[in-house]
Amino acid sequence: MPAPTEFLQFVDQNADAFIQRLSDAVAIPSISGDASHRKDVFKMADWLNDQLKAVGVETQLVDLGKHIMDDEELQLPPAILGRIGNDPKKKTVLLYGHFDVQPANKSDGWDTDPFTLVVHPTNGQLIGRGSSDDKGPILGWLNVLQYHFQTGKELPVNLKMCFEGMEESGSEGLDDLVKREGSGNGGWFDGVDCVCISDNYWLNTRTPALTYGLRGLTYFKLTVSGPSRDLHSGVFGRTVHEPMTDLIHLMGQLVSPTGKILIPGVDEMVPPPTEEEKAIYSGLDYSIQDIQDAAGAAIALSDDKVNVLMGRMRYPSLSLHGIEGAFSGVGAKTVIPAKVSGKFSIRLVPPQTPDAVNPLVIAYLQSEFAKLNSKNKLHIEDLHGGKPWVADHKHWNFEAAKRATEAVYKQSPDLTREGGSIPVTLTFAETLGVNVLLLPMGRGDDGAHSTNEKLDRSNFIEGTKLLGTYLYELASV
Ligand SMILES: C[C@H](N)C(=O)N[C@@H](Cc1c[nH]cn1)C(=O)O
Ligand SMILES: [Zn+2]
Ligand SMILES: [Zn+2]
Repeated sequence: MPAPTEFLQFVDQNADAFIQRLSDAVAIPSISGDASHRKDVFKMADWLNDQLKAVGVETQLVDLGKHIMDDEELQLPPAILGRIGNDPKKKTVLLYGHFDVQPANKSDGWDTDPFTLVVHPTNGQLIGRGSSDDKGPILGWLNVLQYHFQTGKELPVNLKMCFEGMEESGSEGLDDLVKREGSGNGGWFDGVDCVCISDNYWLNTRTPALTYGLRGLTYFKLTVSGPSRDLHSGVFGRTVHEPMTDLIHLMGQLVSPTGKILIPGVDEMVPPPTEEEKAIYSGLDYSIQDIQDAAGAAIALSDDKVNVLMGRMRYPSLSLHGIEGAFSGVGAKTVIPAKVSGKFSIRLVPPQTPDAVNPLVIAYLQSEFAKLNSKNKLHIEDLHGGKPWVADHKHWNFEAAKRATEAVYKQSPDLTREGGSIPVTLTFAETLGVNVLLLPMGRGDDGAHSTNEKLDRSNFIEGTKLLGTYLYELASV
């Protein structure tokens, strides 16, 4: 069933108001990984809850309890559960998105304030933290609902919605909620026929995509401590075991400069690709230029497109993220930091899971640390994790999204696996026993998690049409 022309016109006519609403959302710095911004994640939950109620969604805020972050006990932001429509003759679709964002500071290298949405005067890009990941896509759903609410037009499907505020910090508390309310015992998630998540990106800047896989994740914090306080390097250099020297050595043993994971057994868990699988990557609309443009430099690990795509989609990767406690200010402070914490994560692919990989990581770090004969102390923490996910892309859920993409973009979508992680995806698939589709709104060069994150105006507006059209296509499969 095609989406009504009136809906498509409504989206074009209301584009400026939709952008203003995105600007209001971006202005709330809902950074889940920073305790000092926890109140903003709650503010964002209230803002979104009000917006949903204003377009006719029946909502409830679910308390997910407390958690410990950086040795502090914090209240988790609520999950927002929403529903609209309960017609037994219609399919019921569950929409998921997250209203928290990654940290962002102007001093990281942003050209403008990250929490003030800037509309680029010539190319129309909507620049601000969360514009693409994941406030733009959530607002895309709101735009669709606004049309139906304002015109009194019935939705073609029943909708359930689950929006969370902890995705960027491991989705704490959400798995328990989904398992409690979705195990077929009359819980809130029962009756869902399929799931749609708009929280990833096209592979390039030109071809829309449907995504059927995500990598999992396991995130570690390694702390090396020794002296009771920071020391003068002139007084103590070459006389004590230095925590930073130990830590840098350990971090240097994790991954080679060409991406090989050096922890024995981790890369080896993954079977080699078949020729048939390689042919899928070869057929995707992608070039080395695309990755170079998205990265902003000619730094691809390989000149072969298939290798680059497999590096992102079907092999694990280990990235070093940062060191807490190290001197990082201006000037030339000659200090030996007393306690430093290195952070790294491994993106996982089937059959890897955090449960299978974590013991290998911990044993390796302990044995490498033992080789140093250091008198410092090593403390290893596994901060959060999630399993990889792969779906059946021949399912009617994907068929509907393909037809919607062709209707809106006049192009067939790429079928992709995403290199990032959305931990709850597998929980939805396994607990609810239904197909999950990832339907991205933004482009491969949006700079999610990076400086100057943006969503192209056309992706926001055409992406809103895509989300609405998908619901109409679902009604006819
Ligand atoms: C793909 C999704 N938009 C995303 O960015 N997910 C995050 C999830 C995460 C886990 N720890 C911190 N963030 C990601 O893939 O990094
Ligand atoms: Zn993200
Ligand atoms: Zn996201």
